[in-house]
This record gives sequence, structure tokens and C-alpha cells, in this order.
Amino acid sequence: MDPTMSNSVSNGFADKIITKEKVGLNPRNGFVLMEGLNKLQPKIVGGDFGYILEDVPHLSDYIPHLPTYTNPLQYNPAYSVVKQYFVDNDDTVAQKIVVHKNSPRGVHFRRAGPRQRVYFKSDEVRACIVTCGGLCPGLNTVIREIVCGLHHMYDVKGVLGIVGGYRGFYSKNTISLTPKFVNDIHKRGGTILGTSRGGHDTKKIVDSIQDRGINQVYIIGGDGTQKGAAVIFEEIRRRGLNVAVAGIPKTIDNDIPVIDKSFGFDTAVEEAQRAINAAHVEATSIENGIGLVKLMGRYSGYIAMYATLASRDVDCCLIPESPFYLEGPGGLFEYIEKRLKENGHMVIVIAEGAGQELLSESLHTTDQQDASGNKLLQDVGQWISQRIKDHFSKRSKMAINLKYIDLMYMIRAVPSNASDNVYCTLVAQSAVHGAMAGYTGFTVGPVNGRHAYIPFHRIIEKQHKVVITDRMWARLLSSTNQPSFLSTKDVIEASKTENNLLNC
Ligand SMILES: Nc1ncnc2c1ncn2[C@@H]1O[C@H](COP(=O)(O)OP(=O)(O)OP(=O)(O)O)[C@@H](O)[C@H]1O
Ligand SMILES: O=P(O)(O)OC[C@H]1O[C@](O)(CO)[C@@H](O)[C@@H]1O
Ligand SMILES: [Mg+2]
Repeated sequence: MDPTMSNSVSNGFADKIITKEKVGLNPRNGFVLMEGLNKLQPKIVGGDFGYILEDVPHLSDYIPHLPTYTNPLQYNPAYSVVKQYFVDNDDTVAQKIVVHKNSPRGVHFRRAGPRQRVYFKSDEVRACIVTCGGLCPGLNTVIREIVCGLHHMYDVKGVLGIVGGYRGFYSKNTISLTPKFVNDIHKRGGTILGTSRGGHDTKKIVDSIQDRGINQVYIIGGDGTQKGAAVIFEEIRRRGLNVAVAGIPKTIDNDIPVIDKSFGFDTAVEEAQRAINAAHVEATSIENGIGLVKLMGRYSGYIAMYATLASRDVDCCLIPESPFYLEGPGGLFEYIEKRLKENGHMVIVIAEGAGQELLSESLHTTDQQDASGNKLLQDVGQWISQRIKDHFSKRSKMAINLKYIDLMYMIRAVPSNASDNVYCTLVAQSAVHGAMAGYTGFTVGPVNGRHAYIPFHRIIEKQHKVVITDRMWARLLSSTNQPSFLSTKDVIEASKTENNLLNC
């Protein structure tokens, strides 16, 4: 069987294809063919009992008669002995794993991994790697593992590093990346390629890809970067180029949907522990000590939530998803006073995006954006420190000692820890296998622990956020014993958001 044959044909699902537009089947591989449509439509394939495959594009969807080759891994001594090393092409990964006996089988993604046949000859591959957006522990490890994966598994020697993010495609020189060059880079924080925000010019980027003869593009970055990758892919497809585009999600904030988490997240949570410990030591060493730690988390408070749950020294965790207020019954000041009276100290963790609406109200600031269009946040740590100090000096008779630790960049500029390094290896190798197998327009990442190829539109359609009516947030509230600060109206709003998420 052709290794790229999709479930739609092999399982006889062809007559159940669901698409938003009129589509046809590519006779070569059974994929949903989007010919005649200007913009790529999702490839959604239906099966029995409510099974849905949200498939990723393939080069053969728009380039007919592409030659295929035996996967060189077949002759690799390390892999040739591994039973079932090649992924069965019917393997898919379920998005939802908690089901009822009568539940439909639900949405699935194509399982990542090596295929028996590849769509590129090793000596014809000219790959490039680019890193965009903010730093994240593990960027260098992913770069290393793409270079080494291509070289050691597929004997690919031509790998270019694009310097300085998207704008580097058209405004900077490239670096030649070899296993020797990248050998030690995983021990360093940051990205050896440099990164940037803004500067995404699709035409110039694709011109540069074409001019340089690049046929595999590995794009590492967050939600914005994946949006950029999606339009690059669409332009490449529009021009009919034999170029595979693979996105590798990077998000220290954990704000990318579908995937379990990104590399760097565990490292960031671990790094945050050191500061929370320091804040705790400071707070417990002085009368009415308050340790306040600010962590990253622009729109999603996952780092703050996990760092709090991991520590157990935190009395209050404030995140963007959970509105809070300062004054009056049930407010933060009242809780601080209560905690200090009970314990003589307290630790507060705050995500950078928390309470932004309170800051805007009190500072009367106008919205500003970074070069990528992300909202520039006010420093909530400084602001709340001052508000707490003012409150206790002016309105309460309690003398407090507040120590503020701004940990923002400390948690993302470090090299990745051991478990993130393993993650980086898996995600990088999965990306390489996918591109070699001719898949394109995909992001790769773990879904319920199994790596999968996910179409760009699923990754970029919304942000992944902490659901405050979910069990995890309840676990946090019961661990810290903090008030939820929620009114009945907030709970109704939050449930609506949760239902929307569940229905997606
Ligand atoms: N909608 C979009 N279309 C095309 N390019 C985009 C889009 N959004 C962002 N980009 C580009 O992607 C790159 C990275 O975007 P951004 O600065 O938002 O970071 P990110 O990838 O979201 O990472 P993070 O937010 O985790 O730091 C920038 O070069 C930006 O111009
Ligand atoms: O200051 P920079 O480099 O633009 O990045 C800050 C942002 O990057 C992130 O770490 C995401 O990468 C956010 O948490 C944070 O708001
Ligand atoms: Mg982002």
C-alpha cells in the first residue's frame, strides 16, 4: 500500500469526507484535494462511529507524479532491527482520551514518525531552520536535533540556519549548520540563530526560499510564528513549490492549543521554584514578610499555576484568566491581612498578564504593541507591590515587609532541563520524519503523550488558556486556600468559555 494512503481510502471512508468547500480526492494518495481553491481548506476525513481525521497537507496534494524513495532508515543499523519502526499510515492520535461508551470516536491527528517511503532524495534536500518570537529553554536543543536528525537518520548535509527570525530570510546572511557546529549548543540558553518579532514579509520570505533552493523549512516559534508559517505554506503551495513547511511549537506560556505542552515549559516551572523558595525564605525571616514573585504568562497563566502547585509555599496565585480585585470584602488586601495574622508571612505569585484591566483603570494608559502586534503589558509586579505597600501603610495598622522578585526573563534564558531535552529530541525528529515523508503545512507536538502532525489552522485558531472552572484551577485554589475572587457573573462567563472550548 502506498505509505501516504490516508484512512479515507484504506478504510473506505472516501464517501464520508466532510469539508467546508467542494473538494475532490487525489487519486494518488486519497488525500482531500483542494484544486481550484485559492485558499487551503482543512482536510477533514470522516470515519465510522464519529471518527474524524483532521489531516495535514501533503506535497502530492498539489504536485502530481512526485517520485518516492525507500526510507534510508531501513538501512540504518540502529533502526533496521527495530520492529515496526515505521509508522503505520493508518495510525492516528485521538485528541480526546476521556470518553463514554457511547461517545463518538472524535477528532484525531496523523501520528508522527518515519514512513516507509520518503519524498526527498537525501542529497537533494536543502533544509533551513529559523527561530522566531521570544526565547524559550530548549530552542538550541531543537536546532541541534533537527540538524543531527537530518544528518544521521537521512544523510542530509545541506542545512542552513536563518539568522534573526523571519526578517533574516531577506535581510541577513545564513549559517551553514553541521552536526559539529551544533554539537554543544543544547548546553546554552537562547537561540544560536537569534530571533525577532515583526518583519514577516511573506513574499520576500518565499522569494528567498525559492532563490536559495530550499526545499524543507523548519520554523520554530510560538502562536504568532505558526501563523506566519501558515501563510508561508499557503504562498509556497500557491506557487506550486516542492517545499515542505514544518512548524515546531515553542511556547513557554503554554498558550498553543491541541498540544500537551511545549518544550521549555517544565524548565521554566523548575526555574521558578528557586525564586519562590527565595521569596519564601525572605518572607519567613521577617515579621509580616510578603514575598512577591512575578512570572511570565502574557495571556495564559500556566507557568504561575504549575509553579504554585509544585511549590506549596505559595499562598496566592494570580493569573490573567482569573479576575481579582484588591479592596473590600473578599478582596486581595483582606486575604493578605488574614494570612499575615494566621502565619506571619505569605508568598504571592503573579503572572505578568494578571490584573491588566486593574492597571489600565488605575494608570489610565493607552494600549501599546510590540513589533508583532502583541499587546505590551504594564508591569503588574511593580504596580501591585506599590498598591499593597500603600494599603498597609495608609489604611491598615499592620506594618508589612514586601520583597519583590521579578523573574520574567530569568526563567526563559536558561538551557532546557533533562526532560525538556528529551522532548526537544522527539519533536525535532518527528518534524524531520514528517518533512521527509512529504507532509507539509503542519505543526508537530504531543497530543495525549503521542506526537502528531497537526494542521496549522488548529494551532492558530485560538489561544490555550487556563480554564478556571476546570479541576486544575480548583486543585490550586484548594492547595493555596486563596479566595477565588469570582462573582457569580464571572463563574457564568468562565463556564461559557469552557463550554466553547469543549465544543471546539
Ligand atoms: N498573523 C501573522 N501573520 C504572519 N506573521 C505573523 C503573524 N503573527 C505573528 N507573525 C510573525 O511571527 C513572528 C513571531 O511572532 P510573535 O512575536 O507574536 O511571537 P510568537 O511566535 O507568538 O512567540 P511568543 O509569543 O511565544 O514569544 C514575528 O516575526 C511576527 O511578525
Ligand atoms: O519582552 P519580549 O522579549 O518581547 O517577550 C516577552 C513575552 O514573551 C513571552 O515570554 C512569550 O514568549 C511572554 O510571556 C512575554 O510577555
Ligand atoms: Mg505569542
